[in-house]
Amino acid sequence: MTSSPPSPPILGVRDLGFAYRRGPAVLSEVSFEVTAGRGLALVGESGAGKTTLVRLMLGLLRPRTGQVLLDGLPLRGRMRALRHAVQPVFQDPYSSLDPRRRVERIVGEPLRSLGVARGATATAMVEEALRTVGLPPDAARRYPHEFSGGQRQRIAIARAIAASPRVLLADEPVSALDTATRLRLLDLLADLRESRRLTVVLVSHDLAVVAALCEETVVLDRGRVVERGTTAEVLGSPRHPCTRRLVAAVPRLPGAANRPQTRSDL
Ligand SMILES: Nc1ncnc2c1ncn2[C@@H]1O[C@H](COP(=O)(O)OP(=O)(O)OP(=O)(O)O)[C@@H](O)[C@H]1O
Repeated sequence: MTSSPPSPPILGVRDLGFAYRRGPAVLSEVSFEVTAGRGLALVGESGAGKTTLVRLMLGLLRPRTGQVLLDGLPLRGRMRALRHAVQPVFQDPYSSLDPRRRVERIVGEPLRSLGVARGATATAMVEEALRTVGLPPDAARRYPHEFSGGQRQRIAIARAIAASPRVLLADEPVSALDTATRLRLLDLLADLRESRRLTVVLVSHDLAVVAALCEETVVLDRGRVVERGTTAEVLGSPRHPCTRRLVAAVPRLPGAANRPQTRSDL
């Protein structure tokens, strides 16, 4: 009997250290990798360094020490390869979309800037991306202000998937939305993971969201990795005090099960 080979790592960091100008260390000796097709969550209390880590992984900041790894190799000088492979989704669907541009232009931006497609091919790809996220084709001709917060986040996700990246790097992608919209968006992200075999790196303070989307979890505390493992292990039997605090902070309904385990618990 032959077993399939293990999936290779796509994106990661090795011994990463970072400080903002003249400031104290924000990240120290951070190492992890996410393998193809998996979901990895970065969790931690406010100020732990999660967003800074995302910005480093997108090449928007330069590490002080250590490296960002793409396909197991140092990122340096490979920004184009990174943009092909990794697309971001940010928290705020109001500020992350240019209000002066029509949706077709916003969603088509990665196609143009990466030289993936133009003209009629790009238009068809934009329509396909909009359909995939559940928006009608006529959304393409409209402007962001004509959409609700949830629909705007769908536009942001359409932009992120338009050029068929391998990784979605999502920083609190649903936390600005109300509960019902959040659930629908989570379903969409879970479907995309499956149908497009997308790898997801997710920052979220919401452990229910983490449990719904990610098999693996890395816990950051004051810029250091303090715990990592499968999400079931890390959230089910937290060992580090920081992880325990995060788990204890999950609001519980009277009589409800203790911890979020599946999407149906959300
Ligand atoms: N542009 C900046 N200049 C200086 N310091 C910054 C900057 N951005 C973040 N920091 C500091 O870096 C540390 C980590 O911030 P970061 O936003 O990465 O944390 P976080 O875990 O994402 O927090 P939150 O969950 O509240 O968004 C904090 O102490 C923060 O004050």
